[in-house]
Amino acid sequence: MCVCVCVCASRPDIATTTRWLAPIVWEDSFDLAVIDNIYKPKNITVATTVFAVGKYVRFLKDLIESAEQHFMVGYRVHYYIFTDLPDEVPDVKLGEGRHLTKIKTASSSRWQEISLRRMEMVEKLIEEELLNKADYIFSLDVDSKFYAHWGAESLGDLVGVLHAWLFSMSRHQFTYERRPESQAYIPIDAGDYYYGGAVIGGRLDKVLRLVKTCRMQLDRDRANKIEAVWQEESHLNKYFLYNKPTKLLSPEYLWDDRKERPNFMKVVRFSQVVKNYAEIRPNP
Ligand SMILES: CC(=O)N[C@H]1[C@@H](OP(=O)(O)OP(=O)(O)OC[C@H]2O[C@@H](n3ccc(=O)[nH]c3=O)[C@H](O)[C@@H]2O)O[C@H](CO)[C@H](O)[C@@H]1O
Ligand SMILES: [Mn+2]
Repeated sequence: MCVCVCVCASRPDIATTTRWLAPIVWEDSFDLAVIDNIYKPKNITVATTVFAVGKYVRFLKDLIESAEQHFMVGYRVHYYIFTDLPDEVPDVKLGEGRHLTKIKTASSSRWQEISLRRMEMVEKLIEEELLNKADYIFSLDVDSKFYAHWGAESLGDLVGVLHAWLFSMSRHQFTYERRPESQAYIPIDAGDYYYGGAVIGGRLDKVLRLVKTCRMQLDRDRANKIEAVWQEESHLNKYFLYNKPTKLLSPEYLWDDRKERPNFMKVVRFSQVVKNYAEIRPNP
């Protein structure tokens, strides 16, 4: 079988399209002025969910302050902060058209549980709150920071991000769930990319279908007493295998501060900050 990748004239060094012709967004692969001319007149609202449970509240200040500088600037943004410590959510001055709502949420003694429960919480938020209030949604990890522009070029029906650490690897090295007993199971010879769980985006109806499906699969795994190797990220990868994202964000949109930047990375827009796992998580 021939696997061809398409390159773009201004970025001959990397693939800018998937085999199903979804764009992969890299610096210099898009014309922001043209894209803004499409989205600006629509007066869209981008809901942005962030979970900050337990000690992870400490990441909120840098995340929101940097988002105000770089994330969807010029668009209406509504942050939904899920936390067990609403009083510790910092008071960040927001730009015009930007709002923040705190949502009290339960804590857990397991970080895995906090991370994977995001699927059902986002499902509930979309169904009960957002359907007539927002057009697009992004779910973001809180232990992160924006360093450069992230704008309307990231919008699409269903948006995934390529994982920084697994980006250059081949599919048999991907850390997909490999046990057939789990609903997140992906056979060794299947898979397109490894997507990071830290960024999920798209139109509300498309993301609702994603989070609902993943939540149901997580429920089934729980009933069968199995937890996928990377929790909801494993289920997300399974979902994207059979429901291809319509737009992929390059690792510019989910880098890692610990990782050296190769030449093809002209910009880091959003990155995981360095954290002391043992100190910050409720369990190993
Ligand atoms: C870069 C990336 O793709 N990261 C994913 C990765 O590990 P990570 O090491 O990035 O996971 P993590 O510790 O950042 O947890 C994910 C998120 O859950 C929330 N949280 C977690 C623990 C806690 O005590 N309090 C709290 O609020 C918080 O929003 C955090 O950003 O695998 C996880 C699997 O479960 C998630 O899919 C993460 O998105
Ligand atoms: Mn993280």
